[in-house]
Amino acid sequence: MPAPLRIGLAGLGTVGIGVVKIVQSHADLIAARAGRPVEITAVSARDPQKNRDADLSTYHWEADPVALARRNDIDVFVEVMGGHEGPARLATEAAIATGKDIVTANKALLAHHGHALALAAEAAGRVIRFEAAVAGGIPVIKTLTEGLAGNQMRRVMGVMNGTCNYILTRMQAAGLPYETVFEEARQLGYLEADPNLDVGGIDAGHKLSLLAAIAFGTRVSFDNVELEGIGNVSIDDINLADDMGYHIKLLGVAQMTGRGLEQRMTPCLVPAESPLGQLQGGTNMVVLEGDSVGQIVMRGAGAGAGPTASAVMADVIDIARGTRLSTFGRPAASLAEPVAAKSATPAPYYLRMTLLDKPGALAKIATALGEAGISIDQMRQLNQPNEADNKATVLIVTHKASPADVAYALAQFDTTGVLIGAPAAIRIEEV
Ligand SMILES: NC(=O)C1=CN([C@@H]2O[C@H](COP(=O)(O)OP(=O)(O)OC[C@H]3O[C@@H](n4cnc5c(N)ncnc54)[C@H](OP(=O)(O)O)[C@@H]3O)[C@@H](O)[C@H]2O)C=CC1
Ligand SMILES: N[C@@H](CCO)C(=O)O
Repeated sequence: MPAPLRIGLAGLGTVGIGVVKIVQSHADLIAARAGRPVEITAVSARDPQKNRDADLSTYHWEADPVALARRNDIDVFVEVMGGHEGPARLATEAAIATGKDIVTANKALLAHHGHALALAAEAAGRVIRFEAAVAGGIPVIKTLTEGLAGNQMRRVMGVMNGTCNYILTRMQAAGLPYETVFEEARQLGYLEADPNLDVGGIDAGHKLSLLAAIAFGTRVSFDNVELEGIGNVSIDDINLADDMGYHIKLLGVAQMTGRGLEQRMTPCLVPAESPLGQLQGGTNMVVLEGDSVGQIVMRGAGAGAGPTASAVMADVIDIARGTRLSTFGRPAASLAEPVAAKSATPAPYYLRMTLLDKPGALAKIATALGEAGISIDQMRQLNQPNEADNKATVLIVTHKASPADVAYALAQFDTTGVLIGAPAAIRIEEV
């Protein structure tokens, strides 16, 4: 039997213990598929006393993940600690410098330092694999890097944060406001230690920036992802959008345009009957569009011990088999510095506003839209039961408009004297 592939595992939390369980329970299956055994040699975590619901007694313990990374009895450094600075970054750099391949679930690390790490790894003849970092158990990195390698990618899209999708779909199903469901998600343990990583769109933005790098051959450019979280999505908008045949999703979209690379992670309306519109709960969905293949839709668990460890092990087994791929699907030195598109591609918009219910009010809004060069596709006035007689809720769906024109129109609404409160404007994505 060929020599085993030896893992140094940094992190024994949700994902790390998931990895331990697969290595221990599927040893024969993995050896048969990889052509050699895969073993864990040494592990690291903060607290050596913690009960971790797994037998770790045969593994060497390293208090310092950097020391683990430097050990000469490991071949692959598996980093499942998290964080884009500190131990995760230092240990990954140390592992590359001492000749280890890297498998990581850490999207934050790669979104911030992916290009430099890929250059260092490739200069050292090492590989970095990160299937688990994007959409958990969905094998989207492999699909994009290998399965679609012959395509010019047109667009990558997706719902890549399960917590946000849980919150939005639960609001809709139970008719509850954002704050109540956010608290529920906290109680259920769905939220990251810093919840803004989830509900602020940052975690999903990290993932989108990694997909964009592979799809468009550009350096990871997280700073250029337009980010807007779900904190301002109201139950009223969810219900009104539903009445019009749309669901609201925190949707990531990346595409190369004539104006540069467009990367957005923002709340969007999508058709309720589309695959993205149908996505319920904490599930993820990634949609890939290539010139030859057309559209591919992948759906599955985006988080959790089993699904995420499944993705980590796919990378480990590839390394055990001898598969050597560039981090982002082509040599890092050949990745282009992306030019960021200054504004998003025009799209129809959903506008919701409360107006004084008096003669000429709607005409003023229509005029403001016209002056912004925006054409109205549909318009509805609603008699909301909780509104006084002199107020009306108005919904408008526009024809395609640029974000700048929509912003100009909203500013003009403010000057009409008929607007009550702040209007909502949400992009409608063609999916
Ligand atoms: N959980 C999920 O479903 C998913 C997670 N990921 C990513 O996987 C990574 C791990 O996530 P998850 O398992 O949930 O995180 P956890 O918080 O559950 O576990 C983190 C682990 O890292 C250890 N750790 C943290 N800091 C240090 C340090 N300085 N030195 C040594 N060990 C340290 C912790 O030690 P101790 O236990 O002693 O505190 C813990 O074992 C993150 O990058 C995350 O974004 C990606 C996809 C899904
Ligand atoms: N917080 C993330 C975990 C996986 O990255 C989510 O909710 O999808």
